[in-house]
Amino acid sequence: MSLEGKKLGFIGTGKMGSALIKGICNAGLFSPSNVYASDLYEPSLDELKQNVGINVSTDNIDTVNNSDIIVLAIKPQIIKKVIAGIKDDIDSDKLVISIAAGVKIADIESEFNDGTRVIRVMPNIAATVAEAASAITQGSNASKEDAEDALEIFGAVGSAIQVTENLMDAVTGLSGSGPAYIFPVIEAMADGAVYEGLDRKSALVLAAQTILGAAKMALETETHPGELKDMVTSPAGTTIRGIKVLEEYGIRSAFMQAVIESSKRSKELGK
Ligand SMILES: NC(=O)C1=CN([C@@H]2O[C@H](COP(=O)(O)OP(=O)(O)OC[C@H]3O[C@@H](n4cnc5c(N)ncnc54)[C@H](OP(=O)(O)O)[C@@H]3O)[C@@H](O)[C@H]2O)C=CC1
Ligand SMILES: O=C(O)[C@@H]1CCC=N1
Repeated sequence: MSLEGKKLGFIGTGKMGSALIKGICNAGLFSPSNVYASDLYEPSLDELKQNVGINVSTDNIDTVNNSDIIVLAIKPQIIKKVIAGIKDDIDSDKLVISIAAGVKIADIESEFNDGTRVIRVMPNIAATVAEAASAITQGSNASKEDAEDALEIFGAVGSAIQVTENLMDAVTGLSGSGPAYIFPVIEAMADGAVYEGLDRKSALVLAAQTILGAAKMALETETHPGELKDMVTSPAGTTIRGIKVLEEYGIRSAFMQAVIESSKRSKELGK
């Protein structure tokens, strides 16, 4: 196994960095003693040290020096500044993984010293519960083994595929941002049931489980979603009445447009 004996570092322990650290440690891929993280925000470091048992520091150089693979989990807007502070401590023995939305590999590589191995990944927040959907893409100095390492890391917290970099903005609009499109759907479906008299707790459990079950069927049966929808929809039954309302409100167009707009924003962040 190519990850054997390697140490993993995170620069940035905000929402996504913390989700990945928790997911990866829970999956047992790295023992917490082999995971290092740094951030300017000490409470998130303290929480990870206490609850997960990883090594933490407020100095990014500590993370770099202690790690073989360094995940940049900071905002796209500050990535250049963060790289400037660590680049001279990164040699060709280390692999850098950027999860920053929109930021192109060529632009990341050009901020580091020549020859730096870079992989770009777009994960999602469901890494916390080992159900992330991630895509990775390989930089010009990264090897096939580096890509395999990245697929193994992100595959440990969900599904991970490799794509060409021109598709990363589409992935960002779809699966990177996607959980945030679905959480309001869960809440709104539960609201409908609360309106009809169900208690909030039961409504949320049934709404979330309904989405989980539908997603699992789509993945496991590999049947077209239209066909799965037809399996639920009895002639003159209840479901078709609900579907008519969703179509009247433009559900398909709304979701398509959300993915397209988010992808556009990812492209903007890369300019
Ligand atoms: N959230 C998500 O679902 C996803 C996010 N991403 C990507 O992940 C990256 C992180 O996003 P997210 O976790 O949401 O953002 P957060 O703002 O939650 O986390 C970023 C963290 O980096 C810290 N930070 C700021 N400056 C530095 C520095 N110089 N050195 C070390 N740490 C620093 C921030 O501290 P402070 O708050 O004090 O500034 C913060 O704790 C982004 O590039 C985003 O595009 C990708 C996929 C999904
Ligand atoms: O909203 C964002 O910019 C980040 C990237 C994908 C998900 N969250």
